Amino acid sequence: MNALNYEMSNHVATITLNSPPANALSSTIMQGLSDILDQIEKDPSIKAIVLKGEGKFFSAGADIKEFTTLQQSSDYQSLAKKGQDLFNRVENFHIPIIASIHGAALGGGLELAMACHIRIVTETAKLGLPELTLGIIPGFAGTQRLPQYVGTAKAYEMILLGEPITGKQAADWGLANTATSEDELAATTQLLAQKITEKSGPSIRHVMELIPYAKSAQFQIGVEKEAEAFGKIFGSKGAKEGIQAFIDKRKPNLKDI
Ligand SMILES: C/C=C/C(=O)SCCNC(=O)CCNC(=O)[C@H](O)C(C)(C)COP(=O)(O)OP(=O)(O)OC[C@H]1O[C@@H](n2cnc3c(N)ncnc32)[C@H](O)[C@@H]1OP(=O)(O)O
Repeated sequence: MNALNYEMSNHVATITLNSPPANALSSTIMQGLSDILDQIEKDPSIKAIVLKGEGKFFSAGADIKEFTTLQQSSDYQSLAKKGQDLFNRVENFHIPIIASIHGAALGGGLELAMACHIRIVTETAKLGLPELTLGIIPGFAGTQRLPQYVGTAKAYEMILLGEPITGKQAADWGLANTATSEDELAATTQLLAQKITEKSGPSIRHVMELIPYAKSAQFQIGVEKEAEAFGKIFGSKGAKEGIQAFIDKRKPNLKDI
């Protein structure tokens, strides 16, 4: 079984995260995504990309079980840096990428979706950055991208509480473009992608090159500091407790840490 599938039809490339149940963003999936972007770059006929998840969820985030195979602060910092670089590539890609989200987009899953250009969600999907519940912090640029969509007040609340919001709330708050019923997600996403393909390739490419300039100049400084902090936090008691609690399927005890 491939951890990612890729198909092409009517100028639309569809990439499917195919590692159920969680579609956790393991190093294999991250490398696979990068390889597919390499392939798409060579195909000038593609005008829109749809990114979706197989099974119950879009993606439940970085692979928490893989975290336990790393040892040092520098390993975690470089994991964050690699993820940030890949998601920067997604955000700066010359072809629009639409994330089609059902079930859950949590942690790195939401960070990936936020790097995409458009998000279509189901009304009941759970979107959130639960890293503080694991005793860690977001590390794939979530601290920098979330405030751009929802504003700082709601970003503080979502990150500090680690509680997900629904797809409906996400659309109301500007984190998602549209919320649909479960049944309508695929058709709504396809229609949007198809409408984009009716525009000319050069005009699409110019827009994709120009909109990223609207981002604040502080963004890159923020992501570098985030990777550094992500590396440091893994040495803490809280990270040990939070990650072990996830693996043991129990509530973490972070109160006195
Ligand atoms: C820099 C980036 C950092 C990060 O992204 S850190 C990760 C942030 N994400 C999370 O903390 C989400 C963790 N997962 C969950 O909260 C829940 O899961 C869900 C809400 C997604 C689903 O809950 P339910 O329907 O009750 O299923 P289930 O039994 O918890 O999960 C099914 C299997 O999927 C594995 N799994 C879920 N998320 C991850 C993950 N992020 N990394 C690795 N495995 C994951 C579980 O352990 C379990 O596995 P088994 O069937 O072997 O018990």
